[in-house]
Amino acid sequence: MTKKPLVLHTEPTTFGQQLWDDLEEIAEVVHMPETTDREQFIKDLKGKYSECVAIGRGYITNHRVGLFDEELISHLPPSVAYISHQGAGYDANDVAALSKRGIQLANCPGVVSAATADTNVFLMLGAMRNFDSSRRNLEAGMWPTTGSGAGSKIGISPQGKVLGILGMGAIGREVRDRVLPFGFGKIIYYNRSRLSPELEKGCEYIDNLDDFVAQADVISINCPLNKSTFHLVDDALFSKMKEGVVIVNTGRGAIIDESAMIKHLRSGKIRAAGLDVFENEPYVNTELLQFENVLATPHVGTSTEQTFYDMEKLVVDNIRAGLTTGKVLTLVPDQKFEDFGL
Ligand SMILES: O=CC(=O)O
Repeated sequence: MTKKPLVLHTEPTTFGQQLWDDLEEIAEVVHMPETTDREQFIKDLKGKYSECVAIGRGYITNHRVGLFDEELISHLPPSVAYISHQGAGYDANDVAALSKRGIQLANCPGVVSAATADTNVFLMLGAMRNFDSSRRNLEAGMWPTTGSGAGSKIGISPQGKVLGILGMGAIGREVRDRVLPFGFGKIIYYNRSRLSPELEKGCEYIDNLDDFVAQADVISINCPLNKSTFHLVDDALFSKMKEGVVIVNTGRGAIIDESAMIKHLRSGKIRAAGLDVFENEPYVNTELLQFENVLATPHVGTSTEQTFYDMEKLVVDNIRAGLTTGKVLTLVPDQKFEDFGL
């Protein structure tokens, strides 16, 4: 009997245990112990994982063994052909280093969009209305002495305001669809390229980032993190924004230069922020969390049972497709099947 290919799952299994069990029909699946750290992982890649063909990994893997950067990729055994990443954002993997090794990288586009957009809208309204500050003041027992809203600053309504969506991919468009009934005066977007009129749905494309930020009352960050978006929102760009701008980020923390954001929160230029992602997760600058006008959540954009299951399913489907056809289903956009002679 020929040996089944070894598949390594480095992420905790959440709702998809059956999917991994079913994969055992065609593969030997090994779930990495949660106590494995980077040093142990590198040892195991040379030992018990040395014939591994595919790896299912994700965000929690970063906390366990760190990024799949050039150094870690150099330790992957030659047998590795597929990495299936659990998440739409795949910035934790060095795509160039994987491509050089001929390793296909798949991500989870689409299945995360609804849950992330829901989170984004929650943060947008919460920041515009200072809901976290009201909650903090309520818990501090301030209501009886401070009156309306337990003393928190009165918020702003969407009506008549300009919403700017930075990155009008699948998540940005789902955010747009959810807020259309809220009555923003105008929705503008900045993107790598202009969308077709059907996808644009009446939103206005601004092709210059400085002009885009100068017009927006609320800026929603929905682009991926990569070399060209790292610190895209920096001190200089904050300076070009409107006084009292509201910032929402469910993309990646490092798209914003966090120390610049703190400076502009301190000065009051930023009226409020709704943040699900941070530059050095899982560590968050404590000053950022102390601002009562910052509504923060710990990267829970995709955290629903359904979305976690759907992501795990796509991770397994990508591995299954790789093992049976030689081609993952959702290869990341910066790798092309042609690059692999497929
Ligand atoms: O952060 C979540 C994702 O990348 O899907």
